[in-house]
Amino acid sequence: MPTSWSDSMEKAPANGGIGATSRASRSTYVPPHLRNRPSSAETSAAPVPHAGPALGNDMQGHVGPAVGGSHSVGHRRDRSGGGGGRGGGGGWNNRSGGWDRGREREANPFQDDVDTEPAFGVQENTGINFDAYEDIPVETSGKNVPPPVNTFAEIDLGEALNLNIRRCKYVKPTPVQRHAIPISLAGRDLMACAQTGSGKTAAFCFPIISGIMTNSQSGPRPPRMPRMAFPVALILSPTRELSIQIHEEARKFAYQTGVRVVVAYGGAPINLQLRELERGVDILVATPGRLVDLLERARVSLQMIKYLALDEADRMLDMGFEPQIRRIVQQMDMPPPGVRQTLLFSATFPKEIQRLAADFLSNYVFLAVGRVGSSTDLIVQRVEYVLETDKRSHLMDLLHAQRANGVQAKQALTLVFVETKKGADSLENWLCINGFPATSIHGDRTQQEREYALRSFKSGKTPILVATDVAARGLDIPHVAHVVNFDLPNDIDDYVHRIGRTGRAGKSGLATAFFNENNSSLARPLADLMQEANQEVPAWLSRFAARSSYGRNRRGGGSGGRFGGRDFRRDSSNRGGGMDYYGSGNNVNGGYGASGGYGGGYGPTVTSAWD
Ligand SMILES: Nc1ncnc2c1ncn2[C@@H]1O[C@H](COP(=O)(O)OP(=O)(O)OP(=O)(O)O)[C@@H](O)[C@H]1O
Repeated sequence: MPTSWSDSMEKAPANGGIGATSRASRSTYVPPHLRNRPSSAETSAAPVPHAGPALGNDMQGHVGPAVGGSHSVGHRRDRSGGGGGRGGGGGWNNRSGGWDRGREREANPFQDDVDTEPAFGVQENTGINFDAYEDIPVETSGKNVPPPVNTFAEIDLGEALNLNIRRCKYVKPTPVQRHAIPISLAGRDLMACAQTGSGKTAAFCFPIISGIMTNSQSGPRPPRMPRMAFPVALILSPTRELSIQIHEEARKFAYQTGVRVVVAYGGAPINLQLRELERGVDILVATPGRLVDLLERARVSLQMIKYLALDEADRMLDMGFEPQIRRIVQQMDMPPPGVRQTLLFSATFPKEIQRLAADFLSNYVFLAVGRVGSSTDLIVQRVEYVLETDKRSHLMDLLHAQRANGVQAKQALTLVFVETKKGADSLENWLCINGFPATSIHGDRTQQEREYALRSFKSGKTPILVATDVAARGLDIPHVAHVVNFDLPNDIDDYVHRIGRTGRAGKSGLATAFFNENNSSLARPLADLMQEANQEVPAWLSRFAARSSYGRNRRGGGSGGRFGGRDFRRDSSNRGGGMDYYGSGNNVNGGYGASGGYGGGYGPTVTSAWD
């Protein structure tokens, strides 16, 4: 089954079959803002009944830029209480000509899971121990914060979306979803921090999809520009693989809702992406570089954007990406804060980045689930003192022990982080030579190679993946049981994201770090983080921590107190100067230590591996 753009390229007939498909349905795509213009022939059309996930579909298994994906018409009616569609009047019916035809070809994204991961079968979201997340502190601040919900049933997301939530086997919302979804549905801007693997993707996708469904019949129409795409929602993420993943998730959530999701990222042929865009787009998931390219070619306009989501928002606003993000958000045609709704999500949110982010937000709610930048208690963290020269043999010992313990490869993937691309290649090679099937992912590999490596790892074919930081954020790979920091990062937040590739969605995981003198600057924040997560801190690490300077990393501060999930608007320094940053705070579930916040500056970032 094809699972990527490269596969879809292979599958596409040389005579431009994909283009032919897209041309066939391009003319029939009706953007959300035209959907309230019933034509005489269409106003009486009945809603199309739900055809279930087994719709006739010749594209199953395709998870790259969706070709032939389109959507049903009838489900939005459920939200109108029996009337003629959300917003009334049978607006959706105007799509029946094109979308009905297209609907039959809508790839079934749920089927993909089974096809692409035969080794594991259906993704197991049932039986997840979300109780593990129940006790963590939640803090919200801002004016008039909408209250959280306890169940999906309490939120009016619409029947089509609810059906997809059930298909995903999500039984109840995770804590970040319980808080973030009502806040977003109320139209509020949001800066949300929640631990890795705690369901942030759905937390921003659900309200966006629901909002597009609800509001598709109101608002201005986009100008008539045939080759220009006018998405209403933009989701930006820092890496190609993460954008692909968000697109796959969003397609599941949007299945048969009528909301069309398209992805655009670097390293893949732009022509395919252009064709997808021409067929119409409601939600555009993109990496910044490729989006800038599309904007410069005048193939995408942001003037209809109602929803802007930045995943890994702190990464998107750090020095590597900030200029591009400012360009996209502030210097093109995107509506300003207050007109659009902006949602920022990450597991880490340094104060200086919060401050920058405030430029993109209007009257926003700050939400912290668990301490900002904390790791989850589900991950057992170990730190071992290993000299540079001993690292390979030490890794080998770990892998042999893993084998000896009878941990089967397919149930226990191991992700090994290294500092450099060369280092990744060379370690991959060495592991293979020594009988451990491994692959690697980093910025010097072609996009095809990157996607192939990820697939091979996910399927258990090569149960060891050697990676640079390109794989540190966001990737949700089931069965990653062990993350090894062969080379520790310089920044503690990078460590948090890396180890967060295991211990996801209520499951447990193991993270082992190789530490030596080269990592001295990380000793203190690492020891603090481990203590915070109730992990055993080795005495030697505490000694390193006591010795090390505190300047280079962001954790802590003069007080040496617990770093906390704090809205930077709460800092006294931000309250003066007539700036009414700070709204009424609500501690929903206990508060945070009073001191803390991040210390030193935001260090230089490596951009080469990122998009
Ligand atoms: N309500 C839910 N019930 C069950 N599983 C869920 C629920 N919400 C999300 N999940 C699953 O939890 C996993 C982690 O979700 P997601 O990738 O959105 O985490 P995240 O918070 O964005 O992590 P990261 O910080 O690493 O980006 C996914 O496999 C997702 O399908």
